[in-house]
Amino acid sequence: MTTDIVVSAPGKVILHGEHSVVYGKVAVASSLNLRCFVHAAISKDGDVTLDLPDVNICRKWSVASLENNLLPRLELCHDSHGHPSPPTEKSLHRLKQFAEIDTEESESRHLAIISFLYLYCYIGQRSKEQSGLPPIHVRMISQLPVGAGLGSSAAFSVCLAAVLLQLTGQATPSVHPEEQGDSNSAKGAVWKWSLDDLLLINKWAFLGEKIIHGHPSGIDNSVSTLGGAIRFQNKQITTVEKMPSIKILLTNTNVPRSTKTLVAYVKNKHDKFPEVMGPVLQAMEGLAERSIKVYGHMFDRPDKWQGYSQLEELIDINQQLLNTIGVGHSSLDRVVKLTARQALHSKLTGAGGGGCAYTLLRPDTPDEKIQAACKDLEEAGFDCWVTNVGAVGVYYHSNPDSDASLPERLLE
Ligand SMILES: Nc1ncnc2c1ncn2[C@@H]1O[C@H](COP(=O)(O)OP(=O)(O)O)[C@@H](O)[C@H]1O
Ligand SMILES: C[C@@](O)(CCOP(=O)(O)O)CC(=O)O
Ligand SMILES: [Mg+2]
Repeated sequence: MTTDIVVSAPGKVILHGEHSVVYGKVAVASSLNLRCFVHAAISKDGDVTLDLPDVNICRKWSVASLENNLLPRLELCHDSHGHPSPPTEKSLHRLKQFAEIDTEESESRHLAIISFLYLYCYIGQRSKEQSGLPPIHVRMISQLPVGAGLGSSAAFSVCLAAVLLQLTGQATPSVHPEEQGDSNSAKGAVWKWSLDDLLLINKWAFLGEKIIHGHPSGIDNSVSTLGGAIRFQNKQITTVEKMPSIKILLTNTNVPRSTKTLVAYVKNKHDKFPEVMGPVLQAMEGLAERSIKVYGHMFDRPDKWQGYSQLEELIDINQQLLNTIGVGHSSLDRVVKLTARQALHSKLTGAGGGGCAYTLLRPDTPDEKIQAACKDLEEAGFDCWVTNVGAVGVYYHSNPDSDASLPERLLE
């Protein structure tokens, strides 16, 4: 059994199709170069520790209590396709009881504990049959703002699934010598999981997302697992091969919101007015499909920039449609207005209701314009930064002691 594991997984921007993707419509998303990192080590004290400094949570349980008081009381069943199922009402109640979380209280950060316990027991079952549940210390540190629309929950779930599967010998990365020189690895060798292993990680990560979100589409965990840009519909993942390098300005309004609440809000409206909501969600699919075509043209002809004006229009329409379905926020309207002063176009990304927006930057957008927009946004109390879309998916860090890409406090 591997005893010391570090993995990381990226956040994402949904370029077009948030919310409509939950209803089986096409969406397009790209990974982001902000990552969630997890260090898992076999613990010497025989306990299981979950250390989540980003959300101020640190919990410890003995393996014996997990084996005797939790695992046998969970209904761990597979669905008709053989996929692991989310906790039943009974299991959820028992998980909350075991974790001493007020069953009435549904504070989003506590769902991280439930998600961990469920995945740990479910994935760890197999090793229990051989040598018992593994005593592990898990510490997670994210560069992603939590609950801001950049997929922190998915990166969290992907990392968790990857370390638990690796620790129990169910997914094993191997070295790819031909790709020496990657900056994430101190000695230059790249460690990767096979596509089958990645799909297994993605399947379990989706379960983690279900616990945190309620009804996720699966786009966030898929793009975090695989990296790059993807077209996503009904769990069908297609890599967007012709993706130009796109520069964006990301703005965090710092208005807290919960994806679970917003997804439930849209569902309520959809249940009430299906004939109104349906066409709006369909229009969002049209936006996503059209944007993929435009990316393709831009990729084929990087010297031609007409694609940008089309993307800007699509961003404007998408933002208005997201307001129509009720997931806008005055802070997001503010981002749109402030960036429009510099003739820049912005839309919310992720679940909305606050959180983050992205602004498209053309290759020839002058730095002064970007700086002026950032100044206005910061004066409004927002955080903003320029980045490029696209980053490597879930990643095994084979030399953590000399890996400069790891956050300082991870190996404490
Ligand atoms: N670094 C982290 N540490 C602990 N929990 C995390 C972390 N990142 C995400 N989470 C979990 O994900 C939740 C936020 O997910 P969500 O509302 O979907 O927002 P988003 O995915 O857009 O950041 C948190 O409340 C917590 O349960
Ligand atoms: C609103 C939604 O489309 C995206 C949610 O993203 P985030 O959790 O806000 O980063 C939900 C989903 O696709 O699962
Ligand atoms: Mg999320």
